[in-house]
Amino acid sequence: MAKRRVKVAVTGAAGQIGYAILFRIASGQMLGPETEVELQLLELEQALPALKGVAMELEDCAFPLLKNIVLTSDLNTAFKDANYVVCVGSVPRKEGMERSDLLKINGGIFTAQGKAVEKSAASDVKVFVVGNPCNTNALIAMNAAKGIPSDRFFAMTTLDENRAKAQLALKAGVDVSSVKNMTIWGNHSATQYPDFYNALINGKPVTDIITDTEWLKGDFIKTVQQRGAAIIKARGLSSAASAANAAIDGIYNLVHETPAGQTYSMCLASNGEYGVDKGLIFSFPCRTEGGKIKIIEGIKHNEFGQEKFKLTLDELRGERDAVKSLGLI
Ligand SMILES: NC(=O)C1=CN([C@@H]2O[C@H](COP(=O)(O)OP(=O)(O)OC[C@H]3O[C@@H](n4cnc5c(N)ncnc54)[C@H](O)[C@@H]3O)[C@@H](O)[C@H]2O)C=CC1
Ligand SMILES: O=C([O-])CC(=O)C(=O)O
Repeated sequence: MAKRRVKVAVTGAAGQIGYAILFRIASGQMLGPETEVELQLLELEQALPALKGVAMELEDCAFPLLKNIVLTSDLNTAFKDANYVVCVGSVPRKEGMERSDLLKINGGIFTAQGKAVEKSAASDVKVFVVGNPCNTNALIAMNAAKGIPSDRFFAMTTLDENRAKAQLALKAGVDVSSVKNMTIWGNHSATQYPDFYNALINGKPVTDIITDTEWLKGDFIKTVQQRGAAIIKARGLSSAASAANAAIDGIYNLVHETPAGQTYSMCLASNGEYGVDKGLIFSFPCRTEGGKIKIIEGIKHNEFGQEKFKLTLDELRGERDAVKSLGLI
């Protein structure tokens, strides 16, 4: 069977996450063994020599699926006919900062990138934002690219979902693959709501398996919400290999059919689901069915869940209002 060929643009490709993600995209772990890839890598001018070194290493891997590599500091060259644009390039936070502190620093990048996506990318482009604060950066890019349907913009809560699954599996003493439907609601931030009430372990409600509800409501949620900060404290740098792994998982989820009965977490533009303002980039439970990405509706929240949901929604509304007042949307 003839293989499909796609162009994948990655911004900030010489950074930490770039170094961990490119090899996995090129090996086929993101789009599958039937898809050949051309990488179109964007970096700041001063990082192009380092990027050249990364490209040499990619060549040295002799990946059968990797058909071309473009290195550039020009947005329109990077995004030309791109089917996937993975927006990593931006400044990471340092110890003591919240991700929203990066709004002013990184927000501007996403206006230019949104415009370039609209001008140069393929008509079926999907934009996946990793750079923080990723929900609101995706909102900025989406608003700068009004000619592109808003359902093509995504931001990543896959890392939070993976972290939450791992914590639940450790506590329950089960294999991580037995934890399913672990929805992260809202913002990729310290207000996110990792919804253990609606998650499953071996097909049963988490609360049937882990009966220490105080742990679930307290330490579990806090650990997931604060994991990024804990990694920065320990490593002196923000998470990179796990972030790249999550981006691979997240895009894999978008482009592959979701197994029956399962959902994945993804930030995407609301159409009013669950009372979230239309157009806000919010993390919902999703499925990919027949190639289409759907938000799964009808999940119920108890009083605890409703309170957590409101906190993260209010924070995202605040970020939206802040970028509005900065003239970014
Ligand atoms: N959504 C998530 O779960 C996660 C998001 N992140 C975020 O990902 C972003 C990247 O993290 P790292 O790779 O660790 O940072 P890094 O500093 O190692 O790499 C970023 C790269 O982006 C480049 N860059 C900066 N501005 C650019 C622009 N305008 N155009 C193109 N390239 C540009 C830099 O030259 C640098 O090479 C940060 O914002 C970080 O906070 C990190 C972990 C998880
Ligand atoms: O916390 C950070 O700044 C990096 C990040 O988004 C994460 O690790 O979840």
